Amino acid sequence: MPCMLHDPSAKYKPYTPLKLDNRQWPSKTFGQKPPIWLSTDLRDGNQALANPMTIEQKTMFFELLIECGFKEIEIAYPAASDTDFNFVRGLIERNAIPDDVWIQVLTPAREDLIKRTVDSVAGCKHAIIHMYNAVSPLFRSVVFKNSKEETLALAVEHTQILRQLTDECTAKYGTQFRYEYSPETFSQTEPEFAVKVCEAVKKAWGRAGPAHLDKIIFNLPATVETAPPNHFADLVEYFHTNITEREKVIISLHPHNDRGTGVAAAELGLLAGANRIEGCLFGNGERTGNVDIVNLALNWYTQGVSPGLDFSDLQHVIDVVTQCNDLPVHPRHPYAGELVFTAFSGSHQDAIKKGFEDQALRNAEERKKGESETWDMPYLPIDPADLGQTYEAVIRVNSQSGKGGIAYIIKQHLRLDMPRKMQIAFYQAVQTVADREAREMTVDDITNIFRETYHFGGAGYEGRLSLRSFRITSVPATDTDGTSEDVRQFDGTVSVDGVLRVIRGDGNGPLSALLNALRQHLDIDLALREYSEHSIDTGVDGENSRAASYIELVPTNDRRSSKSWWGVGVDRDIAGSGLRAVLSAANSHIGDRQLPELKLNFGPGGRASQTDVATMVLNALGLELPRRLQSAFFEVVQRAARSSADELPVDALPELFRKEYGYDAVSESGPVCMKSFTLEHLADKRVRLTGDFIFAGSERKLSGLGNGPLSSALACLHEAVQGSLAVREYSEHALGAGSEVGAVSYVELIYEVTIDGLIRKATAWGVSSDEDIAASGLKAVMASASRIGVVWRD
Ligand SMILES: CC(=O)SCCNC(=O)CCNC(=O)[C@H](O)C(C)(C)COP(=O)(O)OP(=O)(O)OC[C@H]1O[C@@H](n2cnc3c(N)ncnc32)[C@H](O)[C@@H]1OP(=O)(O)O
Ligand SMILES: CC(C)C(=O)C(=O)O
Repeated sequence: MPCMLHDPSAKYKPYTPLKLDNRQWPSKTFGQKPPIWLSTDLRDGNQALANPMTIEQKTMFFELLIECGFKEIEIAYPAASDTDFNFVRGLIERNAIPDDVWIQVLTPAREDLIKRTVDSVAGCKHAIIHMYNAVSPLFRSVVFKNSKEETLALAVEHTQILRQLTDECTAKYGTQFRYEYSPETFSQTEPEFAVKVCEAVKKAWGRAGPAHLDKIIFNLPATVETAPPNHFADLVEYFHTNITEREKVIISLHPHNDRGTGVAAAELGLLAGANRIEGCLFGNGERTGNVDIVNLALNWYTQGVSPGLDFSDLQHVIDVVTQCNDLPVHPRHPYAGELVFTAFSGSHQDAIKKGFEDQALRNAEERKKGESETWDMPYLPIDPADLGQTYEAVIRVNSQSGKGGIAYIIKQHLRLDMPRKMQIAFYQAVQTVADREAREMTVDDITNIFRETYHFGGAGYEGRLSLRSFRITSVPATDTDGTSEDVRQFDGTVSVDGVLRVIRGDGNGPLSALLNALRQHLDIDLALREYSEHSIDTGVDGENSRAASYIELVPTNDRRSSKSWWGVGVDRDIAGSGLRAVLSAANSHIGDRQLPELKLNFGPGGRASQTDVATMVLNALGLELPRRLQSAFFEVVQRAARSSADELPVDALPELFRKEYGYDAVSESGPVCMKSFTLEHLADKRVRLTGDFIFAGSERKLSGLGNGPLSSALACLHEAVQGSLAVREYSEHALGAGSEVGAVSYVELIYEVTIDGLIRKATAWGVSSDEDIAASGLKAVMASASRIGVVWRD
């Protein structure tokens, strides 16, 4: 069985280092000018494919190279196949080569092939003919069986042939030619011999001049990369310093990547004096490939130097190249791989998240000072956005990931900036799933886990408890020491396991009032340990801004508990977001534990409370009673229960309510009724109500003025009633949904009348609903006035 040798020295010989006196390249630095780029994708890349490109694919690739900004493109080995020849002809005949682009074609040093190659470009505006012959000892002895002299003579002879053919072509078609000569296998050739061959070629060409377009291009290939890049740099520096008339020469490099150091060899070679690089996009090419031009160009870019190539839409480049080459780009490929802007590991994610946050602040400062925004980011040498990548791809999550990356994803996708301790808690939730499923967590996975964990993000994620409506009121309270401080009262409707319940509680603030309500009504005994909030701006000038709140709850009697529950809430209203966050955390706390049910028992030890009664009215009639009306109706219910052995069937409540407050009663059933009305809004902002009333059975048409519909209705009533009526409390809410929506109004009137010298005072509630909100308010006034015991004028 073949295996690696214990001592490979017997089989493999190391490269022979070059004795280079006064070596310069190690202390050189890159300038501000990138090299000349030559793409050889359509030649060296193409010849290395199992299925060479079709003309359509070559055309598509050519167009891409033009889009990217290449000005020199080796498009074919025209003598090799009709496809290549016809491709070249096609571009020329379709006039598809931009004027500032030089096409290059390759030919071996063989007369018949040179001829066909020159024929292929006839009529083109300008072309570089690239000729090669291998010059290294191995090739001289094994492949060509040529001496050094014969090798040199081959190059010279064929250069002369080329010179003659190109001169003829120029004379006939006006095509302008440049010449590139490659001493193939340069990096394995004796350096002085490579220089000698090139000197002879330069002389044979006889046209090299210092003007850019007259320069002869000597392309130094590492046809096979067999030594470290510093050795290649030595060879290049040797060539650079020993070739004569250096000003008439462009030194081009053509590294392959057999040792995986093609990019390094190219970069060190540039330091050593080269001017031009030949390579392929994403390093396609023979065996391990040609040097990757995308990699090299973006290396220049990250040094703050424009490479003169545009990879702003790198994904498009990848798509075209992979489609033409039928080879994938490795996921870890520099700059281009699908994983290179991705951090899976926790400490990387954490650093990147902090980096983005810090950079946002730094960039804002820089903008303020009119400076350009700088990039300085842990683990990311280039801004993915510059290559058309989005930041979303930056962090991905698996079981190696940490809280930072996960928090970053939540921030990017849900705009929620979790406090640090919550990040840790959520990280554990994601870890559990990632470990269990042993796979990468997608952005959707993570945001879904967040929604499920915190019952956040709409009906699909609602927990057992969810806030429907609430009111926070401030009530003055006097302490035992006589000091007085306002107490906050929470009065809200919460859906509990799908059934609406009214809950109430008091506290120092809205959150503690809700916690108190949860304790009293649902046996959920939790206290607040941590709270934070931030705004989420979604519109211009913050017009759509919402508040996000984060809450940590612990058992009330164990504030230092190691077990806690986090919750998140978002609402336009800051109190609302906090209350939602409390319920979010409470949902996690209760799990599937059973919650106390509503009871309607009023006897000693009975549990039914005012809010239980309000809940039943809410569920039966959809009415969210104001707190004082809850209290009033509770007394009514207790009275009714007392007369039936302290028990009242739940079904009896709606009827009791209707009767008590005239709710849904036929409009002309009370002593005070209004059959019809019109409202006029006057220029002085006052309102005139004109109505057909029925007072104690007799009809009257009356008109009254007021600041609004209710006060103008009272003005009408005062025409018929002794004493004075005033509104003590009014509230309303929508009833129903969609096109069926109407309004329900609650009115409490206060009535004062003097009879026989005695002042009599009374209050009464009236409740009414109507499709029209003004009508519902007026009907509630009539319902209240019907029950208050008015004394009619004579
Ligand atoms: C490092 C590089 O990438 S170099 C570019 C390599 N690219 C390619 O080869 C792709 C295109 N090549 C081809 O399609 C073919 O090789 C062709 C059309 C150019 C030539 O095909 P063929 O004439 O069948 O020759 P083939 O490629 O099989 O073998 C090369 C022959 O040419 C000979 N040869 C190579 N260079 C020369 C030369 N400059 N002068 C004379 N003979 C030469 C070789 O010694 C060999 O001869 P042999 O058959 O007597 O041993
Ligand atoms: C023709 C030459 C430049 C070549 O492709 C090589 O040496 O790799």
